[in-house]
Parts: sequence; C-alpha cells; structure tokens
Amino acid sequence: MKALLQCLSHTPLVGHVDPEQYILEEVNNVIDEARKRIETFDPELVLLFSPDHYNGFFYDIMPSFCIGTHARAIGDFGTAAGELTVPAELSEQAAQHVMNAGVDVALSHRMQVDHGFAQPLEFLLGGLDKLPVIPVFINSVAVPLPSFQRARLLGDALGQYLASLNKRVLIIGSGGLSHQPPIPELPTANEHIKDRLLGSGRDLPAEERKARTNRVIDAARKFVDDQNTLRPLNAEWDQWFLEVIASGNLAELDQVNNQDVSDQAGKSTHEVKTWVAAAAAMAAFGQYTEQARYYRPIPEWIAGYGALTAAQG
Ligand SMILES: O=C(O)/C=C/c1cccc(O)c1O
Ligand SMILES: [Fe+2]
Repeated sequence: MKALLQCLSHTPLVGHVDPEQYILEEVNNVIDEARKRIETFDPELVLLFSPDHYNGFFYDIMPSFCIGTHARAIGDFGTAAGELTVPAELSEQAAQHVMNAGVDVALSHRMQVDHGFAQPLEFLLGGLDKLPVIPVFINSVAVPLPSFQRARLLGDALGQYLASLNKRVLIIGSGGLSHQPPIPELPTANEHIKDRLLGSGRDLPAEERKARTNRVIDAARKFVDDQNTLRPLNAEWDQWFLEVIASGNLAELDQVNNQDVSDQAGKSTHEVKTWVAAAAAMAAFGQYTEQARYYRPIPEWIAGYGALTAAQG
C-alpha cells in the first residue's frame, strides 16, 4: 500500500472547553485507532493540507494555496510549537509539479503555521518532527476563497507527483467540518484588527495573544449554552459531505458554491477543502476505500467534529 488517507477535524479548544467525559473518550478512541492504522502503514512521508487562522497568512499577500519548504508552528492555544521536519527539496519539486499541472501555488521558505498543522501532527504522529512533512496551506477564511474544484485539482496534482516517488505516503486533511468560530473579517474589523489582518498579526504581543485565546474560549462556553450565539453546526451538511468524500466522487463537489457553504454550514466550513485536496491526492494513487468514519457535532469545540480514513483498493 503506497498511500493512506486520514482526514480529521482540528479544534484549538481541546483541553480548554471539553465535552462530557464519554465524548472525550470516544474521540480519543477514534484518534488512537487512526494512530494505530498509521503505525501499521509505517509512512515514509506525510502530505499535510491545513488552513491557517490569521497566524501565518495575512491580507498583505494572501495566496489561495502555499507549499512550505520550511515551516514553524507558533504553539497557539497550547498546541505544539517548533519546527516541522520538511523535506525542502521535495516540497519545492512538488510545487513545480503542481504549477506544471496548471495550478498556481505559492511557495514559502519560511512558513508560519498554527494549530491547524500542529494538532494533527501531535495527535496522529506524536509530534511535529516525527516524520518528513510537506505542508500545504489552503486559504479557508480570507475572502476571496479558492473554489472546491481548485482544491481538488491541487490535491490531484500533488498526489500525481507523490505517487511517482515510490514512497509510502500518509495524506492528511486537517479541518472542518461545519463551524464558524469568532474569526475577524476585514470589512467589519476595527482599525487595530484590520492592521493585524494586514500582517502585523504575524507576531502578536503576548497580552494580545492571551486576549485572542480567551475570546475564543469565552465564545465556546457561550455557544454551549446557546447555539445561536454563533452560526449553529450543521450535522446534515456534514454527513452529506462525509458521504461524498467516502464515495470518492470528488468532482461532485466542483459545483459547490462558496457562499452557499458559508450560509448553510458556517464561514470556517471552507476548511473542508483540505479534505477535498487530501482525498484527491489519495485518488491519484488509485481507487480508495473508506476504512473508518466518525462524526459528532461538538459545540464545546465549536466543531462538527469528524474523522475519515481510507486506504487503497
Ligand atoms: O481562533 C482561531 O484561531 C480558531 C479557532 C477554531 C475553533 C474551532 C474550530 C476550528 O477549526 C478553529 O480553527
Ligand atoms: Fe480551524
């Protein structure tokens, strides 16, 4: 088996506002099982698709997609901080291949990443530096957003490249499903936040980082009490999306309209494009079959929380 697909929601609220113990155990069990499958697969390389939350990518220059040759996690919300082990030459060659395939992707030789990248590496591999990782950013919050179709084509091009390497590749999609945490938006932000979104947020003062973290934690607590304080999670949309990813009929998503997704499932639901890209990369290795699936709306984590594993065959 040359490739294994693991899609997983992320949420920085883990450990800050947790659901009831039995739900926590259920999720831990899902992650343990995923880890075991990965250990058995014994990957030589990881392809990781993740969004960012105005921690590494800003409106001073916002690419739709970016591949890193070096990446450093900031450790927001207490997630792991430090350097990822990135195979720089492979990353650069992958970017060239993607561009040759007709998908324009940015390249970063100093990528700053947040919990979106760090959490799956911690949960699934036990740390940031356990395996070589090609980090791929997909803009999922800063309008204008890339389409579902472009995310699929990005994933397909990367998958085609990695399939030619003859290595065992773990493909991870990090994010989604339905959710809308309180992430600021440029048109409605005050002057200070606007400046942060334009790039000064790359290096937040400690006090402001703490206030930002507490603001999201407070929002999660309020959301648990009243699910109209943020856009409600949409289990029906999430289940539909999971079914499409499991079926492998990814082109079915090409016509999905970005505005409809924001309206129906929340503005951060665009993080699911990491799953679309990851599944398309997996499909480039050959037909895949779903091995495991999990879903539960978890208001404490402001997340339609899901996981899906697929193997070749
Ligand atoms: O505020 C942030 O940086 C993001 C918070 C968040 C909350 C819930 C689910 C997610 O995917 C998030 O990124
Ligand atoms: Fe997120």
